[in-house]
Formats: sequence, C-alpha cells, structure tokens
Amino acid sequence: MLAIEKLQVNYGSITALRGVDITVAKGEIVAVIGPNGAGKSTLLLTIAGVVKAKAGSVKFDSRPILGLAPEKLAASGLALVPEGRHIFGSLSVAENIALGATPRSDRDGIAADTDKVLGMFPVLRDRYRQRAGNLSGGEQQMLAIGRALLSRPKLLLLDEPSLGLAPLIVKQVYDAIYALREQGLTVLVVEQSVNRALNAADRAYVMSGGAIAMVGRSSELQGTAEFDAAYFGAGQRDPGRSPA
Ligand SMILES: Nc1ncnc2c1ncn2[C@@H]1O[C@H](COP(=O)(O)OP(=O)(O)OP(=O)(O)O)[C@@H](O)[C@H]1O
Repeated sequence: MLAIEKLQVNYGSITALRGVDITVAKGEIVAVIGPNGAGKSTLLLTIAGVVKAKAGSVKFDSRPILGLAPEKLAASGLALVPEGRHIFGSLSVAENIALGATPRSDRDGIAADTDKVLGMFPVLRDRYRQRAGNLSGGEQQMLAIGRALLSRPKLLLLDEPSLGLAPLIVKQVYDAIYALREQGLTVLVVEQSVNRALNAADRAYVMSGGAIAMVGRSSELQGTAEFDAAYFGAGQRDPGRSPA
C-alpha cells in the first residue's frame, strides 16, 4: 500500500529526514515512534504532499506520489489527521464532518458515511449541532478522525492521536482504529507514547534524528535493550526519561 525509499527532507539547512525507508502493507497498522524532533510529523506531512521532499521516492498503491498536491492525494485515498487535530472551532461538529466530504458529490454515500462515523463515535452524534471548539480534546480527536473518514481513505495517516488525552479516551480512539482496520483500512500512526504505539501496531519503526534506527514486529521490540538504545540513541539515555 505504501513504499517509502531513501526519503530526504530539508527545512533550509536543517535535515529533518535523512534517507527513510518504510513499507506498509494493506490492512496493517504500522507505528513510527521516536522522541521529539525525530522527524515523525515531517514524514507524515511529506507523504500527504504538504511538505516537499528533497530526494527519495514514495509509492502509494504502487504509484509514485511525491510532488502531487495534497488535494489530489486525498482524492486518491490518502487521509491525514494532523497533530493538534486542526478542527474548525467556530463551525459545528456537523460542518466539520462535512468538510471531509468536500471532494465528493454522492449525497447518499456521504449521508451513509456520516452515519457510520456517528455510530463509531456516539458523542459526536450527541453534539452534532454544537460548536466544535466546545468539544473536549478527546472529542476533537474523534472529530478529526471522523472528518478524515468522510474522504473514504484507503490509508489513514495519524499524527499523535493519543497526545494530551486521558487513558480511557485513548482506548476509545484506538478501539475505533482497530474497528476501521477490520473494515479494510490501512493505518500509519506516529506516536511518542511508546507503549500505546507498540500495543496498537502490528509493526513499528523507531525513528531517531531523522533516520530509522530499528524496525520489527511490535511484540518483539517491546522491552528490549536494542529498542531502548534505538529510541534514545545509543549511549545518550537520559535517566530522567522512560520510553513508557
Ligand atoms: N517548518 C519547519 N521549519 C524548520 N524546521 C522544522 C520545521 N518543522 C520541523 N522542523 C525541524 O525538523 C526536525 C523534525 O521535526 P518533526 O516535527 O518532524 O519531528 P517530530 O518527530 O514530529 O517531533 P514532535 O513530536 O516534537 O512533533 C526537527 O529538528 C524540527 O525542529
């Protein structure tokens, strides 16, 4: 579904991605984990066409997509839920969800998909006519995912969906992600929360300093010294921090 090779991204003189290789198979949940500044958001923004790459290749469904506009990529089945959710606070929940369907014109299909989202996140149905800005952080995360689903994605890119949320809400959000996978969706999720990511994903990539430091099945990575070294950078472990 997604094949990334030797991806390099610079912001002026800063190299944010230095030759990243990642694959995601259809139906997988794959996590990219790493500390602040590792390049995780840059990776998702580059796949989604928001940030331009300097070198490398990204294939989505076997087609090269680097350089395509974000709207084109969205229309071809790729949806990004960015960090911070980017919902429109002054618009209602209904209007925010409808924005996800902007490229579509099949009214019946849109109504059916909206109903599906409201079934998945009942709290959004309760607050359907309310201002999205009044929702809690968890509800806004659900809204951002729901809006992305209205574009009928094949591949969902999620940037830190658990950030700032209470554990119970995080569980609800991930339960929804599992349910979506059961329906055939493929998910690439970026997380700083290591345990959450490894519990959720089939496979995980550890990113550090703009490069992939380690990759493996989630169950095999958890708790190993190699994983710890990859996450923190060999020899640079800060005793005040834990990957949990
Ligand atoms: N718009 C930008 N202009 C210049 N440098 C940037 C920009 N965005 C990110 N960077 C730099 O690129 C590197 C990777 O940042 P990125 O946000 O992708 O990391 P991250 O792993 O997502 O971290 P975080 O979890 O803190 O968002 C960092 O050194 C960051 O300071």
